[in-house]
Amino acid sequence: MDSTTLPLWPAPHPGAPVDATVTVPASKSLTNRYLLLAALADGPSRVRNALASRDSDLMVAALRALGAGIDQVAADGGTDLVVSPVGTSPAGGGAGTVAIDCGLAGTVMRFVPPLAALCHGTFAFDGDPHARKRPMAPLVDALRQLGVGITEHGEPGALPFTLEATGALEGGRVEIDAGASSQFVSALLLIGPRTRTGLELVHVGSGVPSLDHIRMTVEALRGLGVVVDDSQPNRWRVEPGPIAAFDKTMEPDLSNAGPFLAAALATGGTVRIPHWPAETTQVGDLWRSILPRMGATVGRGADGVLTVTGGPAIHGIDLAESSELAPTVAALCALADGPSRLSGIAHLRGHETDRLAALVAEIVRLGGDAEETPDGLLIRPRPLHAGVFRSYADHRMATAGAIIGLAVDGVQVEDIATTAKTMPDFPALWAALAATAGRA
Ligand SMILES: O=C(O)C1=C[C@@H](OP(=O)(O)O)[C@@H](O)[C@H](O)C1
Ligand SMILES: C=C(OP(=O)(O)O)C(=O)O
Repeated sequence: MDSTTLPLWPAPHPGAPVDATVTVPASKSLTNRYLLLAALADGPSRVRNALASRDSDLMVAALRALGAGIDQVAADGGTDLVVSPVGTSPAGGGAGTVAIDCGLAGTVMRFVPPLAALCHGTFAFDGDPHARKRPMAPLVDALRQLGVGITEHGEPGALPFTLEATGALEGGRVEIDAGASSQFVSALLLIGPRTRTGLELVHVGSGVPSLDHIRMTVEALRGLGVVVDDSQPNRWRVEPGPIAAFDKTMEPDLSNAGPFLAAALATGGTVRIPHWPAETTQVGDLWRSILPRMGATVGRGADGVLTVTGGPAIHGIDLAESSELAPTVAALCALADGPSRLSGIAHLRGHETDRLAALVAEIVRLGGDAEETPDGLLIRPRPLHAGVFRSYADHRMATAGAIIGLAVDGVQVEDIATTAKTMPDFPALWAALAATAGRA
């Protein structure tokens, strides 16, 4: 893509500490998991405070194409989605090939094909240009082990592909290498209970990344009455049985809270996020331990408000396995007064873009000092200057550029609209945050 044709967004540079309360929209990971589980449940379900974003819209469209009924219901402060499971709605499946657009959503391209395999019909999966570069081979391989017919139309083990579904899966033992994404494991566990004999999933290879996201999947299943044994590392057993219909409220997206919390550090101000859950399976709860290590004060009140106050400086950090939080952490590291090492994130090369290469390129473009390691990043202090921060169609690159722009005058973020993947209101929320500067 010719980056010069994409609009540039002048990142707000308030020049004073922010003092803001920001209500962030619902979690992408929770919304898309519960939508998929609702499509497989034993009756109609209600997903309250559902995220409305490109990734969740793509999930809704995919589930409708498979035959789920999904109605939007206006609710206090948001939208609820009422879902009737696949097989109970007259729409979906049917004659001919049904096209499923995955966009650039990992949760759609990984979670939906196993669900399609439980339906009847021919389903053609494709997505954005970069989606064809994201790892899919372990999922294609797993579905073939389960007896599903898949025809690839591009590179082997990548989108686009067509899947022939006969209406049921036997289940059994499946071996995959999930080193490139935890989503391969989550995808198979989510449909495990609806196979005839259940699923025994074994990871062969080195470590599985983003283990918090697998815990989120396991806890979501258990919460709906599914028996999951995860007592051994790298092995999961899901018993066959019903998935109980539910009525659940989605938590705010704690990963997407990250850039707003980072603004407290980048400006030496204060940011409050209401409705921070007391307990959660979201990896974003790690902000409570990461940000104090970088110089902030962090506290969650009895009212559920998380308050972060930045100190006089941002400190560098040595951080392992920050998963999808890494681009936000890296932006703070580029503003820090000491060196940082982010490790255990080699798989970020297969995210919305190669995030390790992209972060290095953009930090260096602004005069910073960053380099890739085999499994992460080294970022050293060096003054940054004005310039363009490219976003590579990656929402978290765009928000990383916005964070740096708070502290560095003259940063222009390319294609800020790409934040719509998980947070369509980002530019407005960010402008409102910046407008609070100096009011304290
Ligand atoms: O299951 C999920 O909802 C996710 C799992 C993680 O994927 P990877 O394991 O590929 O990092 C995470 O980075 C992604 O943003 C969301
Ligand atoms: C990696 C991410 O997304 P996806 O669900 O598309 O994998 C992310 O949101 O950081």
